[in-house]
Amino acid sequence: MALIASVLIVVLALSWLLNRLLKIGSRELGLPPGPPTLPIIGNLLDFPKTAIYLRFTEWARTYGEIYSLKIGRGTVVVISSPRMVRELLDKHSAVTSGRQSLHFAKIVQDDINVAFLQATDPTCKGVRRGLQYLLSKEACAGHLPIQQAEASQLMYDLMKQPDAYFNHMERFSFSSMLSATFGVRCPRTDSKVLQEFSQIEHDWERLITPGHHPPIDLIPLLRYVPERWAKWKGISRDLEARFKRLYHGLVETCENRMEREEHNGSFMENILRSGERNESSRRTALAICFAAVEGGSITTTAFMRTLVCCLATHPDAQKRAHEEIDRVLGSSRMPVLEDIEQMPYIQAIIKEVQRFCPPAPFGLPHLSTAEVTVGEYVIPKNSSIIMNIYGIYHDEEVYEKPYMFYPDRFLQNEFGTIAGTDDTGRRNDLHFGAGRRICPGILLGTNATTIAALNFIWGFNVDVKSDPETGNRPSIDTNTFTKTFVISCVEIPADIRPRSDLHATMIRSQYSASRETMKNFEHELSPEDVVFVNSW
Ligand code: HEM
Repeated sequence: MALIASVLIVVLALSWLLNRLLKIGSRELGLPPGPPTLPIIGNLLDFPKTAIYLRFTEWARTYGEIYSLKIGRGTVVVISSPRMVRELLDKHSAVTSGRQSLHFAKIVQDDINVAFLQATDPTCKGVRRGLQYLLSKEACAGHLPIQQAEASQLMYDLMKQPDAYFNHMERFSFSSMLSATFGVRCPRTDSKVLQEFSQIEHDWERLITPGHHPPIDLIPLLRYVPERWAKWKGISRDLEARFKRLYHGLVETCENRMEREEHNGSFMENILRSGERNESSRRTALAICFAAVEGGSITTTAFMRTLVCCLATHPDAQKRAHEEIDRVLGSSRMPVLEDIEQMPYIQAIIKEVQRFCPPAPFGLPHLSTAEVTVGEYVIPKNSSIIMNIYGIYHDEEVYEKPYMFYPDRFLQNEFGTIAGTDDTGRRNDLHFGAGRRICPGILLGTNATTIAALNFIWGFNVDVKSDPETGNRPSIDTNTFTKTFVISCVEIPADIRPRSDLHATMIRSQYSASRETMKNFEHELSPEDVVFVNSW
């Protein structure tokens, strides 16, 4: 009898356990609907390795403006309408502004990457405060001369090496941000500092892309796997060393410059001068400058790369933009930032580029730090909340032919939407995110993209280059994007030429005139960079 009872207890206990286990991965009551789940793993196998925003957008068509996904016990909520963004990320921002912490960010970046820190973390608070100062209206006005000077080099570079436009866009954005933060320019696409930055960014993205390495944040025990079976440990240590060499090297550069009394007003100098010079303030200063360089460079680069592709493939839009810019400027001067106010069509082009290919297509995931109720749904604490920016901007019920590059939509209506659309919560800057974690670089980023776009449109004709052997013009699918976190149109065979001899002459003389501004940020150039700036 006792034996039967024991067996019964074991069987009951096992079936209870099995039942609990099989429930892992399934959707809890109260969650928004979503694609069917498998026991234990939930929707894990439904996630593609690249272009995940396309899958998010497909699911939005089936499950609507809010849906949920399960990964083991974890919950991911995806929102795909401005109304939901306002409801969940803006109105409930007190409890939807967390971030998922990331093991590799702790190891490689010494936990200074604000994008993976909780809103309550002291480093995060210090960084966001510091960024407010670095990116305030007054501070951005102070960054304008170097942005304008870098844009004039961009024009000059494109004139001399049009085929390397992808690299020149990157140099422009990176050098503008590096000058504003660390007071160091990057004059060549081959400059060591840019090469190191790009390689680190590339390897970092590989390291944190799901599927490349075991999910250490989901299964913390993996941290104790011996090194011989854990290739990722060596990779992250190497990346950590390179990260430190680059960024600590830049801080030292500033300190040495200050000692030589060759200040150039960079943000790092200001912090080092005003604050206590201890390890903690040095760390926060580094975190602020790192956030600006990382957050500001890749996104602006992506915007410009997309602009080139869209203009090359839409000659009518380009022609209208040229007509508008000529009407406003005449032929005697190059554009400055303020000119954009008088150019509604170019404003529409800029908005359409951001809509057509938003650089951060699903932003940075937020984390709920308490249970939140939205309408009939209950979102548990510790859920990831993803703002499906790409999906919002490609909603077929809201935008006519959303996969088409069509700037006119923004002339017909402020938001580019179909007449009669409910535009509650809609903003033209949704591609900068929402809530308390909204991008702090909106103004600086907008200035950079506007200056570069205005100059490019003013100065150049861009077309798709014909095949030199067949003479045929290849057909380009503008909707083919890079397979990276921050996306842009892929590199195309672009034929970029100054619009006239007069434009070429003005580009040359503007570059020469800008050299004075650039020199302030060239105290520490490498011998190769010095040769370059003297001979370019
Ligand atoms: C076209 C330009 C840019 C785009 C499209 C863009 C987009 C975004 C997006 C979507 C987010 C996530 C927001 C959220 O979680 O809701 C973000 C965060 C961030 N961006 Fe930008 N950004 C741009 C330029 C810049 C610039 C110029 C800077 C700095 C100088 C910058 C610094 C940051 C930082 C530090 C964060 C993380 C904020 C946090 O986690 O608290 N970004 N950006």
